[in-house]
Amino acid sequence: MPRYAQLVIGPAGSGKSTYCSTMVQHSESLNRSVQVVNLDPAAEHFDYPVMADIRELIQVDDVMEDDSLRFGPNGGLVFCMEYFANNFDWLAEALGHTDDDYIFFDCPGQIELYTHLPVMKQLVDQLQQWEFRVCGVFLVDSQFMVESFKFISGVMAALSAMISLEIPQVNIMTKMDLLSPKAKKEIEKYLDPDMYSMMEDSSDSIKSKRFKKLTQAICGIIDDYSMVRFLPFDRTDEEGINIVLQHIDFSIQYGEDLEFKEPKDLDEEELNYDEIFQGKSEC
Ligand SMILES: Nc1nc2c(ncn2[C@@H]2O[C@H](COP(=O)(O)OP(=O)(O)OP(=O)(O)O)[C@@H](O)[C@H]2O)c(=O)[nH]1
Ligand SMILES: [Mg+2]
Repeated sequence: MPRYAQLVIGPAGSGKSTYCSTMVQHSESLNRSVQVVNLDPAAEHFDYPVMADIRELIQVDDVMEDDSLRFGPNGGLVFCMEYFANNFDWLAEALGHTDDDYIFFDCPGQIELYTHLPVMKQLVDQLQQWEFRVCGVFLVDSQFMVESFKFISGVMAALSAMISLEIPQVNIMTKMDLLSPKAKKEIEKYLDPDMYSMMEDSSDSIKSKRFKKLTQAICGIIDDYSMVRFLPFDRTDEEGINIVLQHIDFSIQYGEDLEFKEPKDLDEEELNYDEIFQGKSEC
């Protein structure tokens, strides 16, 4: 039986840990069992229960304090993640093996982990060997996306994660609740973008001909291959959260192999059918 994983990735502060805790609460309300693994060795605060925490293996502070290594926070994090990649046994032990596991991996925010360092790809390969179906969930902060050029760079970041990880990826714009009504209206065109018209709108502000040509070429590639679209995520909107979850479930075919399970509190012996039917006929 397959196991299921969401690799929650994206730039620093984009809302990855908040997304995980929102999803845990939402899954509880759906009576679904999910677990979270913290993979951020520099994490200081998150409010979900963890099934495993990378800080038990290695912590950024310890690496930075080590006189023989002398790393700063970013180099320290890269060192921690490489150490992690050399010690997947720790993760295997922490995860155990249960069929139908559904696990969220709350990842660090350093973007280089998803663009050119091999660590996350190694993790994906390892999870797949352990029979996980993995979906990348790439989060970007909607407040940084309401302008064409910022949007294009957000799209490029999402694309490079998609290309380097080689797994299905769902892109999400977080913190929708913080947008003003005007920005909310504006953002609709960024969720399923028409890159050509977006380029038209903003090309007047580009002075250099070459830069204009380059931007047009990039927008053309993104549009021609319909490669990137975004789902809105408002942590206060249950319906929207459900839509996001459905998209991700679909991409990893969650539920396809699940056996039918009786609802938990339906105990047939305790049900008195006569009483139920009598009650109905009396109505
Ligand atoms: N209003 C609002 N705030 C949010 C939302 N998501 C995250 N935040 C806030 O944004 C800040 C960063 O959120 P985190 O969930 O820690 O982001 P992260 O991506 O895990 O950050 P790093 O692990 O440091 O990369 C916190 O102050 C959150 O409370 C959201 O949907 N709405
Ligand atoms: Mg976090």
